Amino acid sequence: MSFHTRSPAILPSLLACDLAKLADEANRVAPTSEDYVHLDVMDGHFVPNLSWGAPVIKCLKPHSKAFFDVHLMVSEPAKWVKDMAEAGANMFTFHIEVMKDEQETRSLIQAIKAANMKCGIAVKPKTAVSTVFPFVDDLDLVLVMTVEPGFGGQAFMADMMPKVEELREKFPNLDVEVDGGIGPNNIDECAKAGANWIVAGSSVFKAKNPQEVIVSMKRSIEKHGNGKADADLTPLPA
Ligand SMILES: O=C(CO)[C@@H](O)[C@H](O)COP(=O)(O)O
Ligand SMILES: [Fe+2]
Repeated sequence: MSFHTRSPAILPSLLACDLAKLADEANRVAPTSEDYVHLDVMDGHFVPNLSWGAPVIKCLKPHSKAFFDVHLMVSEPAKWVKDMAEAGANMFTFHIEVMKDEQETRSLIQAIKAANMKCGIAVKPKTAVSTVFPFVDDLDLVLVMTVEPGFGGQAFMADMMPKVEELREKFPNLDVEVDGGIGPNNIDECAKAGANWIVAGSSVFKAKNPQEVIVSMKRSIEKHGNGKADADLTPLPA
């Protein structure tokens, strides 16, 4: 059984940052141990793009206090459990589409937990969210993709919101993450549907003031009852 926090989190996706300054960029948007970064691992096979793997995450880890939310868009996630744990991943999220059966999924969840990482499962836009229902009791998070995985900077798919609503209705305390094309203009839609972990790449890194975008997006999550009562809202910076 996993403990679901339903706490509000904005997760800047480092795919959208200046990669030549990875550590500085991570600290610019996620300076404290209360903050999060989202790290997209792509293998050029499950998705038509390459990014980075455990060696880059391992190099970044000593320079960052943030929680490392690692999204594995790879065909063989089981291969990378040990390396990711050693690199310092805090959450290991794999795609349900690459699992051959329920048994394989259950043993991967077990391996991730045995390696002391939290475990999430992601679903692509064309995958029904019901595919993850049998595993939710053992998961820390479900990730609903709001773009086809593979690239940052794509347009948000609003038609994924019914999946978020379905998850939130069935699992009131589950941490539900959304990822792809999200920014201040559409976060309310995600939060209203019930998402409490929001990945944001381009909208954060292209902003003049990324911290302001993060704080205002966090307020949207809280405003819709995901995490804290209205009275506990974090004040916006002056
Ligand atoms: O997993 C992915 C893309 O496959 C994402 O994490 C994106 O990197 C988010 O970036 P934006 O869509 O917010 O620019
Ligand atoms: Fe991602």
